[in-house]
Amino acid sequence: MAALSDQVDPKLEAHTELVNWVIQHGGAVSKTVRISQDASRGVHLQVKADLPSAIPKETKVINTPISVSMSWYNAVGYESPHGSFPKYGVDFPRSWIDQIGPEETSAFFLMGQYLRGEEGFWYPYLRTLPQPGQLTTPLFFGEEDVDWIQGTGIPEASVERIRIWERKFDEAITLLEESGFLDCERFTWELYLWASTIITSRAFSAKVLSGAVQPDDLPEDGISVLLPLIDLPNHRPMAKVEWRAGDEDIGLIVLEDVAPGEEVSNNYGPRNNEQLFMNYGFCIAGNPTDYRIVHLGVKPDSPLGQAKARQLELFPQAAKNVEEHYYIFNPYYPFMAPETPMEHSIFSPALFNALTVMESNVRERKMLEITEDTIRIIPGYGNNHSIYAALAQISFELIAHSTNLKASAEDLPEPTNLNHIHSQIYRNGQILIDESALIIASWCIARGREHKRGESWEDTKALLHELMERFPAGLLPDDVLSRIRVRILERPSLITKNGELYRLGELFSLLPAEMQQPSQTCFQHILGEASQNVPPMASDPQSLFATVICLLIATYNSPEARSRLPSRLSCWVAFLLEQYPLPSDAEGVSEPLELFQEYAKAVNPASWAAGDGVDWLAEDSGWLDAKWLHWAWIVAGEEMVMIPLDPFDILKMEGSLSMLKQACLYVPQE
Ligand SMILES: C[S@@+](CC[C@H](N)C(=O)[O-])C[C@H]1O[C@@H](n2cnc3c(N)ncnc32)[C@H](O)[C@@H]1O
Repeated sequence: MAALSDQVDPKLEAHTELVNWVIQHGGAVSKTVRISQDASRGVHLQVKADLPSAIPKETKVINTPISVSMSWYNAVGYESPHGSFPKYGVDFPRSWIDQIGPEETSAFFLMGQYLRGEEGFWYPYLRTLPQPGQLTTPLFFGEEDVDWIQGTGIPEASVERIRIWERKFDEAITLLEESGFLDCERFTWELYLWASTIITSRAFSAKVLSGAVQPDDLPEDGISVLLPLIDLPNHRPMAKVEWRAGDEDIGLIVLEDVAPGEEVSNNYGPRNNEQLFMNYGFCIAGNPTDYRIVHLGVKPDSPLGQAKARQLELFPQAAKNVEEHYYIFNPYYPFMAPETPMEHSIFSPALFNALTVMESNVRERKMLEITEDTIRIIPGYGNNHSIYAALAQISFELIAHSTNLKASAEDLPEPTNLNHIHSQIYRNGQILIDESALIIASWCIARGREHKRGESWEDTKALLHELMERFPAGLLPDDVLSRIRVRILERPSLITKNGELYRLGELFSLLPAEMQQPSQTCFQHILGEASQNVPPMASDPQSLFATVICLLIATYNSPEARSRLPSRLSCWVAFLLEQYPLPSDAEGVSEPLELFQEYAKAVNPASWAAGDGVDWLAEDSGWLDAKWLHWAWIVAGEEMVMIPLDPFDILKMEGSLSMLKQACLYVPQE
């Protein structure tokens, strides 16, 4: 370590003085590194290019004395046996500090020090920071930049942040005026916005002061600390560094070798691009720790809203977990327990479970599990319905979100400044997350729709190949596509067997081979009659599924036919009969079904049965009986899943963007 100005790019005069100032106070900068600046990275730290070899891991590159840190401890003039934190001329009333709390105190203290100008103790540091008017987070985007973030959710997040900060500023400044503090008018909103942004984009947690502050005075969060020089390196996701807190100083130590000429990066934590953009004003292309935060908008009277209310009753302490962890991870997201199921490696467990509860049917909600940390449908026979419905629902959302993002960028010119570039990186990152997650959701649904292939490695690979072939070329980079393949193949799925989603005509394959043809003929007969005599019925999937379910139930109810049924079908029908009671009245039936019930009563369908070769329905089987039709209609409504039809086609943005749906009936595997 040395006190030489050759550690700084000669153009960075203020930074040279900053280094000297830090050194005067007992700090140090390793002679192996230098401060540099370029257009895209701003001021940053580099290993000197002329070094003969890499700097080894465990090198302490910067050492900042605690005496030059700035925090709430200075605002209150904190003293402990290990250190003292002077106020350096900015003296707010203690009662005001206690009223507004450490966050606001830090922002006002920074404003106060800034207002002291050259007189201030931290002047050598503050002059090297971006000055008011030079900040680049989206809160400061000018007219020429805002078009670049339209449609991304960033404008809404910015408005919300301004709203919160305005409220905090108003409260703090009003109380400061009331306290009789002089010079309040110099503490402007604009300066507060600057100070808060500086803190959000540079401060460290109070843990860095653990050597100088008594443990009881060190809160978990709420206190942020500015550390001159240590706050200079830029962020690189997954960079291996450590901030080592000593009694008198804080060291920045690299935990990996860094080659000559390479940037020495800090690691601001596993931040996604939204957090980086909002808090720091930049985004990282291909950020492995990127994820999308999903806002579900849970209505209080929805199944999930009610379950959450129940959770609070049962576990009042759960109220402190205000943050919802509803995330969609990019396929490179690194922080996964080895046993994490494939679906949860992309859709966070909280999001996945929330969606399954939202999309569950009455029957599945009997299997709701509410603990302090989780609300979910317990896995078990028949409960994959909510998984398929959740994946279908999230697919519609992903398609809409990514196509809207693309549409909002259609008229943008080439980027001409860094704000444009970071906005573009942000938007593209979100589209990548959406499209990758859509492949995962589509894969699970494709497995549900697959009735021929089994779950062997060869079958799985062939099915995956078919799915990936349908994904439009050029939308996602090849490395991302192969990463998705790996995610699918390397991790166990929550769905253990294929073939649980049936289109109407496919349901007959559940019958023994010799019953399939006659049953289908019989159904076609009904369909023909229905389209002629009750036209609305033919285009109403719920009523049509009800007719087939009714046929299967009547088959099961015939003692002669039942003995021939495969166990999967018998088991499912018995399950439905146990789960759904026969309705006691005709309330709530749809018009097409009601008309069909009337029609069926008049024509006596049992009399057709013999002609169609389904003798087992000819007797008194209840076949198309109004009550059974009603029952089957309720079952169809609960057990149907509307899946997206050709989800990948819409991504091509060719022709109509309407999202076509396909009705399927869920039939659990044993
Ligand atoms: C803690 S400071 C780092 C020093 C900063 N480069 C400077 O010029 O003062 C954080 C700021 O650095 C910039 N920054 C950090 N990491 C970056 C990166 N990977 N790419 C681009 N800018 C980055 C952003 O402007 C961010 O708000």
